[in-house]
Amino acid sequence: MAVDSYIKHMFGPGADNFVQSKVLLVGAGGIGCELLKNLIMMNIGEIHVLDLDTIDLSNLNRQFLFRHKDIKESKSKTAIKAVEFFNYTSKLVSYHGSVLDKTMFPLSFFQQFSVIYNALDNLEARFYVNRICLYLSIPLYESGTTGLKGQVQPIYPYISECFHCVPKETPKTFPVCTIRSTPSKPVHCITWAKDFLFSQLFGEGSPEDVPTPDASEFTSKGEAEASANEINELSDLRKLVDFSKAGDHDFAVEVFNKIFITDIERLLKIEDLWRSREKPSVSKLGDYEQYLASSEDATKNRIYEPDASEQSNVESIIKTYVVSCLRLADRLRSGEKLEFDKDDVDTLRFVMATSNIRSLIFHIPIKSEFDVKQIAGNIIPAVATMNAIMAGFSALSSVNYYLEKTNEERAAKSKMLFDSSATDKVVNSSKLAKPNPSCSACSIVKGTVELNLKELKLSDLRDSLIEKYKYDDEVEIMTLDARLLYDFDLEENLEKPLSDFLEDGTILLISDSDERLDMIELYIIDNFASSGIDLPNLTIPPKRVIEDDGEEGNLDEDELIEDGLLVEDRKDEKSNDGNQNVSSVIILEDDNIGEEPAAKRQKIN
Ligand SMILES: Nc1ncnc2c1ncn2[C@@H]1O[C@H](COP(=O)(O)OP(=O)(O)OP(=O)(O)O)[C@@H](O)[C@H]1O
Ligand SMILES: [Zn+2]
Repeated sequence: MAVDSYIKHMFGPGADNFVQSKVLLVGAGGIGCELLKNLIMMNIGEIHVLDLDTIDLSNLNRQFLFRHKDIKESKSKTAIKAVEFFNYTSKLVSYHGSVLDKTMFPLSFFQQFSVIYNALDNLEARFYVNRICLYLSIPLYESGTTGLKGQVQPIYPYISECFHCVPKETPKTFPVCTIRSTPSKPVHCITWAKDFLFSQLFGEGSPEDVPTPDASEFTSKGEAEASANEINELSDLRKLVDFSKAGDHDFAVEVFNKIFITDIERLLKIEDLWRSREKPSVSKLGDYEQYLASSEDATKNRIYEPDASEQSNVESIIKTYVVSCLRLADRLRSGEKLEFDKDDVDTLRFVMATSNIRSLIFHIPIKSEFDVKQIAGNIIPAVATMNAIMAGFSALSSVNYYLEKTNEERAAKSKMLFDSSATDKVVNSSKLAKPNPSCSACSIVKGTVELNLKELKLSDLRDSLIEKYKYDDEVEIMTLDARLLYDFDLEENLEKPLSDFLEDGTILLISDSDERLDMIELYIIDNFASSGIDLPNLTIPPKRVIEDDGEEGNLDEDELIEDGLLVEDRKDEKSNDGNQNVSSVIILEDDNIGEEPAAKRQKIN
């Protein structure tokens, strides 16, 4: 049976809503490939697929639309080609680019979609799409897996929790002193090699920009001083990289001597550090000077491929270090911008070799290239079945979108789905929670405004804001990333054109210096054809006082009711502006998925 007849058979007249919808799928990786197949089987009218990446060998085990011949091809384009033989009627469109790219995907691009499905692997892009969906009141179906954990969250903007409502766990961090002076585990050395050494020697930006850790982050004054010296000297080495010549093998030797000999000797002098710890020692590096010298030949053509049995051998580790160091210096000199990428063999091997040399010095077990890749890339192996299950739930939970009429009804029928840790239960579900009233994404009144940024001055915008929103006296204008453009103390920008500070897609936070009205958020659309300033109709609520009630976890029944009232209030306040009203949203959990959503709630008086 063709897909369309099958859907008609299952849903009767409701099937028309599937075929009349135009949806966006962000991410064509593990979950995205599965979800594309599901959406096609649901006979969705138009499916647009967006992904920034190309296919990698390591994707093939689970991203079932891709084959070996597709390596290096665009994921979104290949995914669409791969489903050509399905018996479907959906119109498919692909985009190769980052969803964060405002030139390629301005706000107006997202407006054409009735639903957005996220199948992403990082928080930045997830938060971004969540905010776009809030601006446009588009339901969002968020999905994510981490190993054997997974979650699907339908987000109906302003009706249910948004992706930002619940604080997300951030990756585990280690104390600076452990990383810089007293590592005791392989992960400490790998973090040092990746986040400190690699980024200072080869990373973007001037070495002087690298912040020096605060002295309070170290256990002794001597340690803080040693660390500051290390950083200054590394800056000098970075300059050497920039000015080194292609045949310059000495550079790698110089870096080695500084980081593994001089810096360690400096640490050894801080006796306090070694009272209860084994002192670092270069004795396990054997005849390292000889190894460095003999690596010169291998480095001429910049190729060294140790086989697996050699990987733990010190001579091989040092050769790997030298070759990767020189290859990275070559790339930097040719103008390439370098950042650590687990799939970039030069950056991976540099981190593997330097972390292992450091491990040998600190009496820590060394790790294979495979292990370093997992640890440095923060990889939790993806499980194909889990991706398939969550993609299935994402598609299934969105069926409510197509069958119900309003977002309120959709939200009431939708559930959040997540894996269960109970042995007798594989999947758990919970009703969608109300938005967190102190969420900095969905609790702030939002609007969009088209401005001719070249023509208008900051003073024009300030005056219009005061007039339109009836601020008593002054306003404060800040960008979402906390750049202050104007307040009563900062007048120097007033006569400058807006294009000096803003671009298409900049989000401004406007607050009231008198603290009478609450903050608002304005999305700037640069339009050279627009004249004047036509600010959106927004009703700004009185300034809120936020009190932390110190409670963790979901709201109890009473709080939900209280929240419900607050949400209703907010809805009314927003109702002046046509597209600022409540819409439906789907919330996804991200890489760090917990058993249940655990928001830290704050009450608003
Ligand atoms: N800003 C973005 N814009 C568009 N697509 C993105 C963006 N960020 C991530 N993605 C895509 O989201 C997808 C997530 O899929 P998945 O979690 O399977 O990751 P992967 O990169 O394919 O696999 P792995 O990380 O395990 O190597 C990837 O295809 C990735 O390219
Ligand atoms: Zn929110």
